[in-house]
Amino acid sequence: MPKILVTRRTFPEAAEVLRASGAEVVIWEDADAPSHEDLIAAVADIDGLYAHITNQVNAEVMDAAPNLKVIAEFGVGYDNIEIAAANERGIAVCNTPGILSESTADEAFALLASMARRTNDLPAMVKRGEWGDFDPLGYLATDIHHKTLGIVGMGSIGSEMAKRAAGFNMNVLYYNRNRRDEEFGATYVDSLEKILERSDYVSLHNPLTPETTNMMSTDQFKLMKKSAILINTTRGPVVDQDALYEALVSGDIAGAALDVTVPEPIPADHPLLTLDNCLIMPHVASATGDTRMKMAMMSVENVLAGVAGDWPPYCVNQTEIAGNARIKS
Ligand SMILES: NC(=O)C1=CN([C@@H]2O[C@H](COP(=O)(O)OP(=O)(O)OC[C@H]3O[C@@H](n4cnc5c(N)ncnc54)[C@H](O)[C@@H]3O)[C@@H](O)[C@H]2O)C=CC1
Ligand SMILES: O=C(O)C(=O)CO
Repeated sequence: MPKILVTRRTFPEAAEVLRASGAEVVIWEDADAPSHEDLIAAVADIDGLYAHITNQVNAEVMDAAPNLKVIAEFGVGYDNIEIAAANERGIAVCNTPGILSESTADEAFALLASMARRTNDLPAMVKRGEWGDFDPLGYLATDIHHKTLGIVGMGSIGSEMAKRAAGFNMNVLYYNRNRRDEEFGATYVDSLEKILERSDYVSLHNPLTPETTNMMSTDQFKLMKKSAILINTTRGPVVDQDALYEALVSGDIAGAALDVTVPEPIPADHPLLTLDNCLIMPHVASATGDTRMKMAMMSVENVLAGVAGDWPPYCVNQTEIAGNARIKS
C-alpha cells in the first residue's frame, strides 16, 4: 500500500479521493506548517508527497525519503522544490497550471485598480473621521483607462492580465523571456529596461528562478516613471525589498502592491508596512474557494497517478527523468 504525505490540511473532498484510492494517507493537520526537520522526519517511508509553498523540498528531504516517486506541488510555482535534485533521483515533480490563472489575474488587476483609485488608503482616512469638505483638488487618483500596463512574463497568468487590461481600455506591453507568437492584444517589447521606462503600471508574472531573483532592484526602479506603480503577485524574491522601500520613500516610483513578500508572513514591524503607498496582501492571489478546490483536486490527481506508477498529468520534469523515473522502476 503506497503512503502519501499531505503537508497542510486540505478540502474534505480531496482527502476522501486520496483515501478511497487505498493509499495510506497522512495529513499534516497542525495549525503551523511542518518545520524542515518535521518534514524530514515525516517523509521516511512515503511514496508520494503532496507539498505546499511553505515546504523547502530539497535534496536533504529527498534523501530522507528513499521510496519517494512523486512530488505534487499545490500551486503552479514550484521554486520551493529543488528540481535538479529531483531530476537526479528520478522523482516526478508536478504542479497545478492553468486552473488558477484567472483568479490570480483577477487579484493582480484588483491590486492595480486599488492602487490607482486609492481604495487602499482612502477608506482608512474616512474611518478616522478625516473626510473633509468636497475639494476639487483633494484625494486625486490616477486613471486606469488609456494608461500603459507592462506585463513581465507573458505566460498563463500574464495573458489573463492582458485580457483584463483590454477591458479597461489600457495599452498593453509585454516582455517575456522569448517573444510569443500568439496575439495577446499586447505589444512585445524586447527588454525589461524598455518596458519599465514605458509603463504606468508594471505587473510581474514570471517565475522565480536564479535569473529573476532581485530582478527588480534600484537600477530598475530608477528606470520606471516616478508616477508608476508596481504589482507583484509572482514571488517575493523577484523584488529586492530594501530597494523597493527606498524607491517608494524617495519617490522613484509612486506605489507598489504586493501579494508576495520576503519572508512570508512579513513581520508586523517591517518598514514597508509603514508606507501608505504600499499595499500588501497575504499571498492569496489564487485563494478563492473554487480555485483552491480545483488546485487540490489536481494535486490529488498528480500524486495518485505517481504512486500508481503512471505519469502524472501535470508533470514538469517528464523529459528530464524519462530514463530514470522511479515511478517506472
Ligand atoms: N501569488 C499567488 O498566489 C500566485 C503566484 N503565482 C506565480 O506566478 C508565476 C507565473 O505563473 P504562470 O503564468 O502560470 O506561469 P507560466 O509558466 O505560464 O508563465 C511564466 C512566463 O514567464 C516567462 N519568463 C520566464 N523567465 C522570464 C524572465 N527571466 N523574464 C521574462 N519572462 C520570463 C516564461 O517564458 C513564461 O511565459 C508562477 O511561477 C508563480 O510563482 C502563480 C499563481 C498564484
Ligand atoms: O500557485 C502558486 O504558485 C501559488 O503561489 C499559490 O497559488
